[in-house]
Amino acid sequence: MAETIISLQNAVVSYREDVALQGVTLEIQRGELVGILGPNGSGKTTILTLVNGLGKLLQGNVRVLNHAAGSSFPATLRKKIGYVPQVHNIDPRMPVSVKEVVMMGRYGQLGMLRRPGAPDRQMVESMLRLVGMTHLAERPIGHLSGGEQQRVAIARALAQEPDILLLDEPTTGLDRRARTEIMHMVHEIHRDRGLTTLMVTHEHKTAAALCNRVILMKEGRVWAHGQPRELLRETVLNRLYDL
Ligand SMILES: Nc1ncnc2c1ncn2[C@@H]1O[C@H](COP(=O)(O)OP(=O)(O)OP(=O)(O)O)[C@@H](O)[C@H]1O
Repeated sequence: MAETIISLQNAVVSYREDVALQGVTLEIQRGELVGILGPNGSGKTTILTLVNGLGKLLQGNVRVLNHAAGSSFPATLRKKIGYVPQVHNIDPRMPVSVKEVVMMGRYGQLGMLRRPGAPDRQMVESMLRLVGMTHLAERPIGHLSGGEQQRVAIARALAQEPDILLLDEPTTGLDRRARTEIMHMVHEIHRDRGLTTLMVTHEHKTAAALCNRVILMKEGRVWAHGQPRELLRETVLNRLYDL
């Protein structure tokens, strides 16, 4: 039976003068891969922030994994949510290796002051293998290409052993090949683990092929939601983007 693990009811979020979400209601079932698409500034990232327990609600409510999100969002809950933010260029001088970045994903499980043990190291190795980054494990994170950095970010999120994976435009700035590889990886992770995945993306063709469901955002509202094949069509997208 379907189990709702994310629910937003009439969520309103505003940042100083901008209203980012103007009353968003949506539900995500366990095991779904849902794409969030829409024009720049339509509130897509803000939805991920709310699900990650970090956004400030002006109105409405948010429940994630059976907890009300907000100021009382427990840290234990955030550990169950793997968040892959939009890639930003990492300073090449950053003195942290790929392996150490992925180990950061274990810190939530380790708790304060506990040192990583053999199971944590094994988890890191297995996630590096999963994303095809074993050969670069010792390299400083800032010396990787954008596509490689994105793989590492996904490995770090998975090393958390999350119940929910949030991806914010995982292919932005990547070349065609890296984009295809990352999307293929997202698809495989979802298929093999049945991990509930919420992905903000501008890639409507890939989203049409991969997602179980899509949510189209416009001006802080859910403009449409439903089957990718019905919604991610040229005529609908032209209206969504006012073309
Ligand atoms: N930290 C912030 N402070 C002030 N305004 C913000 C902040 N974050 C987002 N906004 C505003 O809220 C609105 C929604 O932003 P959001 O980042 O959720 O949109 P988006 O759909 O993810 O956009 P994009 O496709 O450009 O990433 C925008 O008008 C944006 O300018």
